[in-house]
Amino acid sequence: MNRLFVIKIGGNVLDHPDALEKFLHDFSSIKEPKVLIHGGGKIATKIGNQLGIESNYIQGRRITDAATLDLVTMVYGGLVNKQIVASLQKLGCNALGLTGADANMIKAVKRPVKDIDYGYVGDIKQDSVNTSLLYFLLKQNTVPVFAPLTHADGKMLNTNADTIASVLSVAMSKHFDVRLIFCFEKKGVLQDVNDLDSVIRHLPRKLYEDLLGKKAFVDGILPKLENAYAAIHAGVKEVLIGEASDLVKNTGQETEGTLITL
Ligand SMILES: Nc1ncnc2c1ncn2[C@@H]1O[C@H](COP(=O)(O)OP(=O)(O)O)[C@@H](O)[C@H]1O
Ligand SMILES: CC(=O)N[C@@H](CCC(=O)OP(=O)(O)O)C(=O)O
Repeated sequence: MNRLFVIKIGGNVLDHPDALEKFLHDFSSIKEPKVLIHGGGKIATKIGNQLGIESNYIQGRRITDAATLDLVTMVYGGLVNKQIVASLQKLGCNALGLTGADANMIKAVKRPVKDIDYGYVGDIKQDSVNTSLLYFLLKQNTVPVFAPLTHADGKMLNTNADTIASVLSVAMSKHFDVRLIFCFEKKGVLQDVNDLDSVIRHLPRKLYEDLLGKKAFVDGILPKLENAYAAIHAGVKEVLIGEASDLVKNTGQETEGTLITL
């Protein structure tokens, strides 16, 4: 099978123009088929503050009321997505900006209320991805760029970008050997979040569960790790969590960052 790179870029990098420019340059230089998923949580929080919309997160997931849904639809589906697409076009990469609603790319259901009401947040089930169209686009050398938005019942839903990256990787594994790379601003998953050099090079599930029990992971790394294990468990060939500036190395043989295994 041919290889596909599914690459997720996080909000801390998106919020730093120089780091973003380097990342997009490196991304556009990848010769093999590729898909980009972007976050933008930091930017939505900043613009929300300017508009008087407060941001609330529980375990790395945003509580999304009606005003917040409008905010994230504008920021993720509009501003961030279109800026990335325009930058990639300048770099000669034929990017196509998408949300889950466009061409019914990713269907979801509104997260049921259990202990916490997350509001307009989407959960994605198996077989909810329009893989045939995605495959066709990749064969045409088009580069899909996904915003972290899905849809259900005529409404947009806010969906964690790490989840979208994981679900797309699983869905495309029937056509490709997928390498899923989560790119963020740290060198990898850290043993101690206050020691930036304490990168865990190899994180098998058992060690992850031990460290989780010791509260080594908080905030945004939690959905990243959960989605990384969901992907590897469901048959994605390779899953890496690493620094955005290491993207070129991480598409080769000798990788940096944290390798996720079962
Ligand atoms: N053990 C850990 N290793 C790495 N990051 C951690 C760890 N524990 C908590 N974090 C936090 O998780 C953040 C990454 O999550 P998030 O900000 O959602 O990433 P993204 O840039 O992909 O949006 C890191 O910036 C860091 O502050
Ligand atoms: C439901 C939920 O949490 N959605 C995320 C989507 C954006 C995202 O995932 O952005 P980063 O990758 O930059 O964190 C949010 O609104 O923050």
